[in-house]
Amino acid sequence: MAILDLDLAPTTPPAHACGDDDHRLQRPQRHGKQQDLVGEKDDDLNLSKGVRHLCERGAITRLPARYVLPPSQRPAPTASLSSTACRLPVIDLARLKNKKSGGGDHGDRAAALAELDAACRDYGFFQVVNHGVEEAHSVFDVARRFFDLPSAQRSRYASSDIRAPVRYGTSFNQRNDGVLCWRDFLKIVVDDDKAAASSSSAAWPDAPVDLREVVAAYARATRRLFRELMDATLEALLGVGGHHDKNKKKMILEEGSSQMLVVNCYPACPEPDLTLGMPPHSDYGLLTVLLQDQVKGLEIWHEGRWVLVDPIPGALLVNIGDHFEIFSNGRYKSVLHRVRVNSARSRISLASLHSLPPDRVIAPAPELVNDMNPRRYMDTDFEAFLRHIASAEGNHKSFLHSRRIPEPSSSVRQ
Ligand SMILES: O=C(O)CCC(=O)C(=O)O
Ligand SMILES: [Fe+2]
Repeated sequence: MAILDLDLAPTTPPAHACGDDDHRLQRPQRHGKQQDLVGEKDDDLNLSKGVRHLCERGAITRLPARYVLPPSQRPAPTASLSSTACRLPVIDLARLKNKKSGGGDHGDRAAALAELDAACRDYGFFQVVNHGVEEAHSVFDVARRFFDLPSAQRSRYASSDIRAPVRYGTSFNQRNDGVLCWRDFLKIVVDDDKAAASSSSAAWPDAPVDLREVVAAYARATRRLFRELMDATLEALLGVGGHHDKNKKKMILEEGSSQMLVVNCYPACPEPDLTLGMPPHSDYGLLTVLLQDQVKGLEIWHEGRWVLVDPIPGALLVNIGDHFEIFSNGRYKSVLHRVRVNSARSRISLASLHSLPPDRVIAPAPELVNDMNPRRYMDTDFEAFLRHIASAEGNHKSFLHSRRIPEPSSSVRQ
């Protein structure tokens, strides 16, 4: 089976974006000439070992040049943040689970599905509560302990192979990034069988000693949540019976799925207004489940501006990925998001990206395509995405953009 990597080509921070996909176009360019690190040479070897390594070598008081974004791509100054914080729609899974027909309970599920539909359409992001993922606390703890390991131990998992089942790295798309991001990561591919088994892959890090067990348990729990959410979103999108049942079988039951866990670490940064932890991007798959702490940093592109997400304690964040936007023929939005860093605290997040197996073709659902609402995307699969990121250097087009079918001017928008 092909191994997945969900790195995405970075795209333009959209100071001048306006609702279509043109704001996904450009990767950050190197800004200015290389300068010296404080007291040492700006040597690519050290930078390639990651941000934590850099910070551990001694206090950094200025941002090294390789991390400095051009002014047009920088986040708004931290001082203005409080005014842009946003509470995303909250979906209570307890309400969705209640399928009793008749009476108030049934109405509750219908109302919750309507809220879910609106969130997927209008935000592309929502928070879920009563999700039942009790493993969230322990996986967060083990992730923190992994990043606390000495650099040499973390680097054992460094790889330039984007298909490696386990990969430790830095920045976003390190091979292509002109400007580096203030982020280190550990990516773990979870295949169906391993997630279902009680012990996980021997390739996963063996330190901290409980990492494999804890990550496998979390992977199983998020996979369950993914299926539950797909069931609900497909029902919200297509209604019950006929189409919903057929697509549910196809999308989440019969043909397996793919899952990638990405643990992101964003150390405290000396000049946070000059850089980003992650550049604007959309996620590749169907749904992403994001676990984050109370340190704010995630921003989403909403109604023509960047808004900072205000995390609810204990909630998980969910967002629509490119595959789902394509399947829904554009009704559900795979929304640009980025991560800003701060000078006071380091931040950890854990993204679980879910989709279909890599060779499965995704296309707009036929029942969502008609004369009034023509097909908006070409068929795609994961291999097409990998080919795209391998060749994207220099052409500045996002993957989703590349799958778009140009709209005839007379067509009706949703
Ligand atoms: O760290 C975050 O809040 C977001 C991470 C993210 O967007 C990703 O891993 O794709
Ligand atoms: Fe993301």
